[in-house]
Amino acid sequence: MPNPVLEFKDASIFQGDSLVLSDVNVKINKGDFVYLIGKTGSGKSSFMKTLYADLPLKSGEGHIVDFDLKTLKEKDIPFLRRKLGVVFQDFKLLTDRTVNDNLHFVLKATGWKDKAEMSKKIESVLTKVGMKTSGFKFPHELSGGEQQRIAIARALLNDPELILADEPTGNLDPQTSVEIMEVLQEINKNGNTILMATHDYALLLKYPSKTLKCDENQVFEVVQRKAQV
Ligand SMILES: Nc1ncnc2c1ncn2[C@@H]1O[C@H](COP(=O)(O)OP(=O)(O)OP(=O)(O)O)[C@@H](O)[C@H]1O
Repeated sequence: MPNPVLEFKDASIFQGDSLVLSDVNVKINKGDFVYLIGKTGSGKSSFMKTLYADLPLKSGEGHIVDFDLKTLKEKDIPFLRRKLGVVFQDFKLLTDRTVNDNLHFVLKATGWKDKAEMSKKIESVLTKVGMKTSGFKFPHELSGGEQQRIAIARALLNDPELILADEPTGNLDPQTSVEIMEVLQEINKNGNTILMATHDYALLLKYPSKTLKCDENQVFEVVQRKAQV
């Protein structure tokens, strides 16, 4: 039986009072890798923000990792976000501390106490993104691609049920984008569910997967044509 980690029914997404997307009917099952595409301003980020409760769901139904977005209370938001791993275009690492301290900070903020367990977890997520030896570096000592690997490692810390990646390759050159995509593919192969907003059609062609498109205030699934040989 498919196991939905995200399900929207007849939902509308708003920015303040302005309607961005309507009649949103979307389902993502455990283990899926799903792209979210669409022109600038078509609503991808607004949709993502609704998923991690940065925007409220005012109309329709939305369930994500066992939380009901319609009835979600302010106090529940940190618990929802603990079950999500969010990766942004601009990495959002804390620049005043090392990679290890960035990761430690998140573990501490999410209730981890045992020092040995924390170190083990940090080593494990850094290994998953190929950055095992970079724990003592500061973000400014890393390339953009390396910083994004650390941001992905940070997203993995609490074993999220869904990873939301909003333009994760948006600041990276094509070769580095492919390397980041390989990391995301590997994580997906190991069972993580990923929703990735992107403008990068080259990645879609190279790594075809279920694709949702935002256009004219709607979200719909697009069928990808096979790449021409
Ligand atoms: N903070 C905000 N307040 C009001 N309106 C906003 C806000 N952020 C975005 N919007 C509007 O919501 C609509 C959707 O924007 P959104 O950022 O979701 O699009 P997007 O597809 O993610 O675009 P991009 O690819 O440029 O990030 C646009 O019309 C935009 O002007």
